[in-house]
Amino acid sequence: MALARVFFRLHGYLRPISKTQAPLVSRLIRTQNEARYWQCTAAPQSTSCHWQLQEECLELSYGGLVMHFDYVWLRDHCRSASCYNSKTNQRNLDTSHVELNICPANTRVDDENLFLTWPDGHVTKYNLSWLAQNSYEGQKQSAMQPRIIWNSDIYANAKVSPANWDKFMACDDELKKFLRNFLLYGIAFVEGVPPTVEATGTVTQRVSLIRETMYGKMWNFTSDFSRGDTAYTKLALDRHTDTSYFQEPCGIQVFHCLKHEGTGGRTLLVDGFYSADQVLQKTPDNFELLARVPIKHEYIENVSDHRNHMIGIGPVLNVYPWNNEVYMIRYNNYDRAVINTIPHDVVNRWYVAHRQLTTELRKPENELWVKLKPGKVLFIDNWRVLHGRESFTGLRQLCGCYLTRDDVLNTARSLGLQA
Ligand SMILES: C[N+](C)(C)CCCC[C@H](N)C(=O)O
Ligand SMILES: O=C(O)CCC(=O)C(=O)O
Ligand SMILES: [Fe+2]
Repeated sequence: MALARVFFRLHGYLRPISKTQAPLVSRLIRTQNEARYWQCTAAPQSTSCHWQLQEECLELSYGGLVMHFDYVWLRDHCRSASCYNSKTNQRNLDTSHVELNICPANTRVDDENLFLTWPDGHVTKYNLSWLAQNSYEGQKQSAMQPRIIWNSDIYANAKVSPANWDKFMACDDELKKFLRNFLLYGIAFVEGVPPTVEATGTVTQRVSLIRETMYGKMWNFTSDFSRGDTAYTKLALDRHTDTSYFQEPCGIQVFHCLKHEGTGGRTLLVDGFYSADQVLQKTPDNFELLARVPIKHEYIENVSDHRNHMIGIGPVLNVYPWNNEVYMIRYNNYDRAVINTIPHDVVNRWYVAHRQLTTELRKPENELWVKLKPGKVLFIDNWRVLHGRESFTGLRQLCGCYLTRDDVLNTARSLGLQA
């Protein structure tokens, strides 16, 4: 709501609170303020459960959490064998058959479960801790992705050790440790990798599927301007995220420097979430602008037979609306396109917000500089950590690829990590 309010104040052209949402808001406020009595108490101790049927929802207090469940939601999520196939983990119930004004005919709670009998006699049983885990109130309190946001000191003090190629390839525990670090910090290293494109492909495929793009699957590039982009030069590149011009920017970027005979060329890494958090702490209105205002990024290539035109639209900061957690930063001043999605007065405020984020991102204390060497493979969360490079001399060959984010997270989850 705060987001919506601020934006509305800035300019009325986006109407984030629709008329149909308004009654929902007042309904929540009403139930929060209502004097109420607890209808029932099940177990004693701290895990005790209180519940109450309200006009529009079931209120449940369990494990220190007060939760509200809509009645259609409670019918829709029934895990009985006829409503849900637990072999495929898919819903059988046709939700369109649920009466939108449904209410349970009978409700009871024992030590562990909530039982609801519906008007047609169907019984739904919910485990109380399942409800707590799956409630809006529970979700709102917890981070989707636990992480440690860092500046260079925090990262250095964490002394994160790199994975080792042999162990990484052979042992799931090493892979798990690597992915845990990757999820926490948004960067992770594997060392001792043979300095070839093939081995780089092998190491990445231990983690995920490769995301093929117009640059190919595995790329191996040097400063030959073979493509129409500054990356293919010897110039310095300021911090940025890649493929900001995709509707879904690539989730992960892998770099392996196979050769460098020359000077410079260090890699710069900056945790975008740390800077976004600084903006949020210092100037919430600026954070909200960066999270609300959609802008375009564009890649137009017209070099030899490479013809590409990509457009990606979205805000600089992508946040989950229920808890304001940033899940993706799209920041690339080189590839940012003409702004024609916002009126001039909002543009002006947006530039102020963008400047503040840039100032945070450019603070030397937020910069981590590393010299990539043959054997050392770097994985970067391209939705979080910005990369850049120092200008360089001599022959420098960098290979790598992009990974599909879904598959990286899938591997992490299959190893028991929260992702
Ligand atoms: C990594 N690789 C050299 C293949 C591509 C570089 C893409 C560069 C582009 N300006 C961007 O930031 O997305
Ligand atoms: O040359 C480098 O170190 C990185 C260049 C770059 O930003 C990229 O390839 O995405
Ligand atoms: Fe890049």
